[in-house]
Amino acid sequence: MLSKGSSCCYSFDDYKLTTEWLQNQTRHRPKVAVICGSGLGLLAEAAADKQTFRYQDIPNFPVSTVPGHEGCLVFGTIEETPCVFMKGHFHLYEGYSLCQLDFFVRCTFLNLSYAKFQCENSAGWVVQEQNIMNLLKLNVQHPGFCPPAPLTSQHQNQNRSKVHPDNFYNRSCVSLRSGSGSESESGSIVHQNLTKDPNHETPHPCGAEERLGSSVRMSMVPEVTVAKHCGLRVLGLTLVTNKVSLDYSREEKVNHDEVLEICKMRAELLQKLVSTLIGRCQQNMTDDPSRCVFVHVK
Ligand SMILES: O=P(O)(O)O[C@@H]1C[C@H](O)[C@@H](CO)O1
Ligand SMILES: Nc1nc2[nH]cnc2c(=O)[nH]1
Repeated sequence: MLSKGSSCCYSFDDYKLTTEWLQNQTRHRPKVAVICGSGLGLLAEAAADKQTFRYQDIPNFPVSTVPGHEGCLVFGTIEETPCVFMKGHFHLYEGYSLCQLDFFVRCTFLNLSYAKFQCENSAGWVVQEQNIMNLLKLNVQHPGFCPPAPLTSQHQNQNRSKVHPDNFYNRSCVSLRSGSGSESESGSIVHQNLTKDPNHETPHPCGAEERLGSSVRMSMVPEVTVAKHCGLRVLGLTLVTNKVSLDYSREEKVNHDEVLEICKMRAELLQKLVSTLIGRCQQNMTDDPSRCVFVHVK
């Protein structure tokens, strides 16, 4: 395991080593990778023929330190599509570097998957009429006011991909109106507030967010950026877990337990949705086997 807080970058051989280690341990060859944010590890439970690896047992892998992030990779199949789920991911505020946040995304590029389906829960929403518990499909990514730079690592050019990615989310890949349940589709701009401290927003910057019509979170931008750079198709889903206050006198504060509570209430429904989307992903892969469908939930 790497020490936290290092300004590491892994070498290309580090990615290869981890990828090959996993390939030697499992017969699954995933086509879709799902990153499950806080409280959404349950999504992996829908998979058949599961094989699980704890992060601490995988060479080079960071370990999860935040409640609601179990910290294991689950390989399996959904609707006959081979998948891998990250039950838990990493945040800058845990003391990890960007390379550590993005480590597994680069590994998926190196063989484990042709697509990425990342599942992110929890975002605060500053547009007050937006309902908590709504699921948003992300269309646009704004890096935030303190943008991290996940593509600066030295080996990025080994990615046979566009060096300057632009649109991050695959728009054509999926409609949430899928017959899978009650989810609402949103074309909203989503803004990521990627802080190194686990702070929630103060009302002041949220005024700007409101004008952008954005949701805020502490993760996801680095992984999406790198996935896109690697040529993966990305679907981003986010669950609105709380409102963000524009009022300094407001007493209620956002807390992680409540965020997890909302995730728990929606996890089953999200699990069905993700399974449906992965099933459709398989169909698209048949149509375009070179680089399958999208995707990214987070
Ligand atoms: O991993 P995600 O972005 O889902 O986790 C969010 C961000 C913070 O860790 C926490 C806030 O409650 O949940
Ligand atoms: N930055 C940020 N991240 C979140 N994750 C879940 N809720 C929030 C929030 O209100 N703000």
